[in-house]
Amino acid sequence: MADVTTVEDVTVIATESLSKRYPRVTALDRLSVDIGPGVTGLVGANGAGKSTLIKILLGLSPATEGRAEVLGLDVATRGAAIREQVGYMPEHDCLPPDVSATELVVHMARMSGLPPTAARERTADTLRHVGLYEERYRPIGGYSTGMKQRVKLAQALVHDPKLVFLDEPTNGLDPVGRDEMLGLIRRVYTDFGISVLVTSHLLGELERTCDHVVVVDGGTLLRSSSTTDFTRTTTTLAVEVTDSDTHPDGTRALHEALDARGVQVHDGSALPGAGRILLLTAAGEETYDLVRDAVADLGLGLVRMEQRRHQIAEVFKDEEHTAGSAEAAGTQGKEAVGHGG
Ligand SMILES: Nc1ncnc2c1ncn2[C@@H]1O[C@H](COP(=O)(O)OP(=O)(O)OP(=O)(O)O)[C@@H](O)[C@H]1O
Repeated sequence: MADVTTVEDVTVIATESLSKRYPRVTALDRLSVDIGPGVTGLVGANGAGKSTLIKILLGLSPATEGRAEVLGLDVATRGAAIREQVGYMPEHDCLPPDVSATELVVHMARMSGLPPTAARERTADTLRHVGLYEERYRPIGGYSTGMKQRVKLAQALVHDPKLVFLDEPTNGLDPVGRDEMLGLIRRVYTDFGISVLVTSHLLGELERTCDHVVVVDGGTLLRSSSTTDFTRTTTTLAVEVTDSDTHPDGTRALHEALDARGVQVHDGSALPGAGRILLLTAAGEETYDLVRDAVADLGLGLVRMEQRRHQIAEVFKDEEHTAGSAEAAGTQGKEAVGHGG
């Protein structure tokens, strides 16, 4: 088809001043973002507008204002063509309990237009890829949450899309299940070249999986950058030192020494061990060296220096939308995000 764009050299998703207003809520507010090929994380607290964006991008829900393109196709007019080339894994449990994974995924493949034999072959391949091969003939009702998430992933991939939207695929999984799912998601791109837009309310888990991260809050774009840039600019270090005879309050002495060396020190008072932990923005390897040197110069002992797992709240400390409260460091959710209105 002449008008189908390939994903290699184009923007895969583009939105321009995209808004979605419900009677009582503005779910998306003039969101403009460009997303290229690869694995992209869409991060935001519950209610940030992630699912709304996905539904608009699939051409299933009209935007109130603005425009969006997926694979070069306008969502307002080319919804069906978009859905032919895009897979979708919905957030909520939506699987029929009394059919097997094979039956369901073959059915979805047929719905996507694959002929019967191809549908069966693709189903077997896809279920094997998601690690469900042995159990594929058992009814889904008896599956664990992790297995159900894999079925949802398989049905999104079976028609060999160019792009998949995965809405909270790690929801309800334990840490091992989450890691396995994140590994599978990464391989969707590396093994098959299928670009991925994956949502989560946990920035930390997407950092490891994604090439690019887009952060939304209250329907607005807070940040869109490559994961490397993200990690480089927002890594937070937690540092704890001992006291000494010369410096009876070692933490304070280090704080002053780091201030003098231009290292940004945050208030860590809401954390366990309050008062003894300094939180720093690490600009790169040199921050580690600066801390080590400062501790040595002061003659203090370094108890720990560790990278803290990000939470969405921390992103905002470096943004104009400052959370304004150290409490935010220990919590997740919309309150912690504290967008300016
Ligand atoms: N059909 C609807 N009618 C009215 N309000 C809606 C509708 N769908 C979503 N909303 C509201 O729009 C806002 C964004 O919801 P959305 O589901 O897109 O967020 P989300 O980031 O996907 O969060 P979650 O992970 O909890 O689904 C929320 O305040 C939600 O209550």
